[in-house]
Amino acid sequence: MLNEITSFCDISFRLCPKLKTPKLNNYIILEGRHNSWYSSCEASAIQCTHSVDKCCNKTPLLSANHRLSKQNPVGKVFNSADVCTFTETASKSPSHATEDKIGVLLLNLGGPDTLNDVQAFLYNLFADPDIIRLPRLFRFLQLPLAQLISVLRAPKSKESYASIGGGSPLRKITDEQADALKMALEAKDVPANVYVAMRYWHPFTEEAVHQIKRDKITKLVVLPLYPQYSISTTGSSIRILQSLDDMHLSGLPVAVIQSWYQREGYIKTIVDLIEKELRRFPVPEEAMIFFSAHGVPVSYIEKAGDPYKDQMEECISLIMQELRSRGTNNFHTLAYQSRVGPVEWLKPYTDKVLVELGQQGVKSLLAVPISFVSEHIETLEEIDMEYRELALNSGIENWGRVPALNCTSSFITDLADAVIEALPSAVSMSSTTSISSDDDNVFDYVIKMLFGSVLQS
Ligand SMILES: C=CC1=C(C)c2cc3[nH]c(cc4nc(cc5[nH]c(cc1n2)c(C)c5CCC(=O)O)C(CCC(=O)O)=C4C)c(C)c3C=C
Ligand SMILES: [Fe+2]
Repeated sequence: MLNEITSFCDISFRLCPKLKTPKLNNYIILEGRHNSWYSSCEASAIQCTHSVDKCCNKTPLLSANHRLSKQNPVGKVFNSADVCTFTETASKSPSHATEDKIGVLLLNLGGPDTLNDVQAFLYNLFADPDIIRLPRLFRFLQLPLAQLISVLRAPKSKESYASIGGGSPLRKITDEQADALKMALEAKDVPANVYVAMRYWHPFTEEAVHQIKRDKITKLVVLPLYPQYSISTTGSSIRILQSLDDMHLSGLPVAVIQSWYQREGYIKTIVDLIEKELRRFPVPEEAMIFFSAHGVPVSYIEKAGDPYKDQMEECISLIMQELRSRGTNNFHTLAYQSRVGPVEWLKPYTDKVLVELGQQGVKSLLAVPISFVSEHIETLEEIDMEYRELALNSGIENWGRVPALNCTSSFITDLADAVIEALPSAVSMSSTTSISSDDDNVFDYVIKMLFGSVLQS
């Protein structure tokens, strides 16, 4: 099925950094290292004329959604399933042999297990240069800033975690997903060990890599539990993985599934869940389907070329197509939640849209969390408590929420298929490069970060 799979190697492709509104189908081929994808746009040495058919003088632009098989000068082939594979220029390993010891590494964000972990978890999160993207000159402020923001934000965060039972459910659910995926792979005759690497809390990436080495894994598929790619999620986790500079890991054939929001099994599972929840409404066809995605700052999209927004919109469109094909023709809308800090985030904002819909006379609303596959604080507290209350106070009378996918069997089976399809693409990892961010508006940015409302929202 449709995946965007890559392998660690010295050749990469990424969004044209100079396009004002980058589209998924506007890829240019750049020579550079894998882990700088989408993260360091100004590092591009290639001039772009912003034109779709002759984007760069050195390398051709891949257009038409790279649906058709095309070979570019650096030896990559894009096939009809959005899969990036390598030809002669990279040492591609054959499809998995029976003697291979296969590992699957699930990447996730992690969350505090108890209220005592909250501040340290927040520190790890804000210390990530893919979460607070400081201009290069001001990177020395990253850790003091993380300390300051985490201390000031901790009380509000603790309150939220307290309201959902005193900690994040992420570790437990991700472990259950790992077990279910292992069983699904076994059922498909592909025995594999499944590991979990969290970005900001235990088990950290280092712990997972240690286990992978201990178990003498010979082929690894990296599967981020984020359907849509963002610099702040999948990008950050992959950067850490590659920065480990581990001898064993660098020799290991690895395939990375960058994003998988367009997989049929995933889309159909969400549609099944939406249909089931719609049936609970007094008049199902009158309920507005309200997709609420986690937001990111607008600068990620407009300056750093993050494909997150495009992938999100394409994902919603695929879900709606599937619903329509089943005869469900409800109205729908997409909004972005969970903004943090003083900078502008993707719009429209979930809270504002809910109030507007209430004012416009919408009476029934089904919330669909779309950017994350497990229940977590933003579904259990933000949607189920804050947004529900806001919606009911704004005139919406019937409220419903689609559950997160968690261990839904058709979803896990689809993940197993994604892993199996990725196996033949595994190639050896190469070492690391640094990430960078935009250097303009330096003073503006730092002043906002220090004196803005980072701590309040
Ligand atoms: C696709 C999902 C997510 C994106 C994109 C994302 C970006 C992003 N998040 C923050 C700030 C915070 N995120 C926090 C927790 C958190 N975020 C996600 C998902 C995405 N984040 C998850 C799954 C979780 C963990 C939830 C849990 O159950 O523990 C938090 C901590 C919670 C809080 O205090 O609100 C913060 C802060 C930024 C700044 C950002 C993009 C730049
Ligand atoms: Fe987040």
